Order: sequence, then C-alpha cells, then structure tokens
Amino acid sequence: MLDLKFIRENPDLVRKAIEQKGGALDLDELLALDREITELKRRTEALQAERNANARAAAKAAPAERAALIEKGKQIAQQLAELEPQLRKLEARLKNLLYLTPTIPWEGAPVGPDDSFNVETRVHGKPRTFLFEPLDHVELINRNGWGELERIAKISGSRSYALKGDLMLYEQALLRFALDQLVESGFTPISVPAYAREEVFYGHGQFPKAREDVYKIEGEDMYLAGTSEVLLNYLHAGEILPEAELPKAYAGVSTCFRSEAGSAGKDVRGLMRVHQFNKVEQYVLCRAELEESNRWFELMLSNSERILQALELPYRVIEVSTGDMGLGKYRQVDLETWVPSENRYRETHSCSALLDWQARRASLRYRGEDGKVRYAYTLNNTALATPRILVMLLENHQNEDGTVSVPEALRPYFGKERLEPTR
Ligand SMILES: Nc1ncnc2c1ncn2[C@@H]1O[C@H](COS(=O)(=O)NC(=O)[C@@H](N)CO)[C@@H](O)[C@H]1O
Repeated sequence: MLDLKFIRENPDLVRKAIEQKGGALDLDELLALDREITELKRRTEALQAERNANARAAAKAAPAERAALIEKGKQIAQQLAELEPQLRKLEARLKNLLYLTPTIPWEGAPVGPDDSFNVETRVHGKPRTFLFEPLDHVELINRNGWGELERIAKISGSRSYALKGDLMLYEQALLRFALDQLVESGFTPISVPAYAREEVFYGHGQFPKAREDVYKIEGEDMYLAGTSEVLLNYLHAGEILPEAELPKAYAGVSTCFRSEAGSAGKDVRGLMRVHQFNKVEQYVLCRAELEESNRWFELMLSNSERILQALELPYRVIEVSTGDMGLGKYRQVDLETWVPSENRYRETHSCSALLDWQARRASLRYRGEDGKVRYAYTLNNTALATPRILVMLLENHQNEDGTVSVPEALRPYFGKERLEPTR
C-alpha cells in the first residue's frame, strides 16, 4: 500500500508501476475519490466551525435572538449528521483501492508481464553427469521405504505425504541446520503458529488478492498461513518501535499450508508441491532507508546461497520480472535448484524487499532518533523449505545402489554419511 501523498505527487510513476505489475487498479478512480473526500472534509470542517461559532453566539445572545440561533445550530448539526456517514463510506472505498497500489519496482527489475521475462543472473555449480540411469525422487522413496505416498493419499488426499525412516530424520536435520545458519547470522529464532486472523493476511498482502490460496478454519476468523512471514509481519503491528530496537531479524519456523488452488495438474507427483510443508524463514523489519534494505536483501540472499552451497546443490539466481514479483515487491530474487529428473531448475528460495508496502498495511512504525515516526521497511527470504528441497537432495546425491549421500555439512546433524533403506 502506497502513501497517499506520494500517489498525489507522483501519479505517472504509480500509473507506470500499475502497468508494469499488471495491476487492476484504476488510478483515476482513486484520485477522484481522494479529491471528493478532501472536499467533503473541507465542508465538514467549515460546518463544525460554523456550529461552534453559532453556539458561542447563542450563549451570549439576548433571549429574543437565542431561539433562532439554537434552531440554526440544529440545522447545522443535521447537515453534519448527513455528511459523516458519507465521508466514512468514501474513506473505506479509498482504503480498499489503496490496498491495490503497487510498490514502485527497482530500476533493475526486468520489465514484463510474467515469469518468462525473469532473468538468470548467476549459475552456481553444474548439473551432475550420471554414469548410471538415475531415479526420480518418488522412485528413490519407494525403493528405500522412505515414505508413504499412496497410503497417505487415502488418508489426506492428493498433495499429501509421509516421510519415513532416514528421510524423515534427514528432514529434521536439514531444518535444524538451516535454523542454525540463521542464528549464526544474527537472526532471532522464533516458532510461530500456522494460523492467524483475517486482518493479519491483509497486513501481509496475501489478502485481498489471493484468498483462494489460503485454507480457512470453519466457523472461525482463522486462516492457515502459507508462510510464517504472514505472522512475523504482524508481530509488531500497531506498535511504534524505538529506532534503537531495529532491525528486527527473525528466523521463523512454522508448518505452512497452501491450497495450491491455482496449480491443478502441476507437480501432482511426490514432494514438489504439497498442501503442508515446513519452512525456516528469514524475516527482517528495518529502518526506512534504501541502503539499509539493500544491505539486508544481500545478506538474506547470501544466507540462502550459503545453505544451498553447503547442500552441494547446483542452482541459479533469478532476477524476477515486474509482472511476476507481485504488487508489493520493490525487488525479488529467486534461487532455483537443479532437478535431474526434470532436467531443469525449480524454485526453492524467494527473496523479497517490499519497502514500506507491508508496513503501511500492518501499521509497523518506529520513532527515529530525530523523533519523527515513520513506517518501517520489511524483507523476507526462504532459508530452507522441506520437503521440496528433498527432491533435489535425493536426486542429485543418489548413488547407483539406490542409497543417497549426505553432504559433508549435514553429517554432524544427520549422524551418517548416507541415507539407508528403512528396514
Ligand atoms: N506448495 C508447496 N509445496 C512445497 N514447497 C513449497 C510450496 N509452496 C512454496 N514452497 C516452498 O516455499 C518457498 C517459499 O515460498 S514463496 O511463496 O516463494 N515465498 C515465501 O513464502 C516467502 N515468505 C519467502 O520464503 C518456495 O520457494 C518453495 O521452496
């Protein structure tokens, strides 16, 4: 959500951003509504001034004039009573339109309507050449008894899974490894619920546009979050933090739920795209300064690259286009990791800077050293999400005998050099 003053002073910048992000907002409607509200406020203030002056005059008036003045006061009060609800209705409409305003994307973002305009900026490592016919992750799981996919489908339906034996232990080791990486990087570990009230999703930006991605709890104002970012973004909602307490850097751990309503037919097999998954998340709330945001953006991205390098996985860095990054983003860089069975890279990490777009929605503010209260800036990035990363780990590190090697950095966490079949 953008600052109304900024929109008034930079309508062409905002119009261009709406276009580049494929937004649906009619900026002229928003500006017209804004002018109407300003006019209505002016009239209301004039009437209130008149009512006060009239009341003072009535108090001092001689009895003969008083009745007329009191009658006049009643008429003014009646006019005010009619204006107030009109003003509230217009302000509610304006707020809904403001929710749809886009953050101006950074000048380096590829301009285009969708992910086909995303740009590969760097590649790390190279896909392995197998000296034997490699198996895909589902075959590896089934051959080694590392999971229950069919049985769970009967219990929980499609896009569900159970991990078993060494693979289950490996997932836990990976999550702890990623968490430790963030704690070493100065992030505060925090585990958060997987559910939150509706206003929290508005504060994040998930609502109003993408409600279909979110599961709702029947009969309650409670929704399941697709990422701990939703809750972490609301942790300090409504507060005015002292600048000395910034930045807030959280390593969020949560179970994530997504309906994947828009993904019918995509990745229906195995662990790539499921309804419930685990994620270690980087979330930062910092001072409203671009170089501070850029610094955190680079740091969060390097945390994730370091994790992928420790996992000895080939990946590439993607600069996301204006049409693919979504309304609130100033900049988004994804990491895509190699999937041998698909012979292509697939997204495993998504790093975003949103300037004050989320802060305005969730009322995240701080008092600067200069005493001035400002909206903060927010950023987020994946540190590690399982089970998707298991697809890449199983397939890239598989051995001819069907076992899977554990990267050096994970051995202290997993306790063995390879995953073995469940007896
Ligand atoms: N349905 C899903 N199944 C499995 N993994 C998923 C699913 N949806 C997302 N992920 C994983 O979660 C990562 C982050 O998801 S994201 O929507 O791109 N971004 C966020 O959630 C941000 N909060 C940064 O983590 C993805 O890169 C992917 O690795």
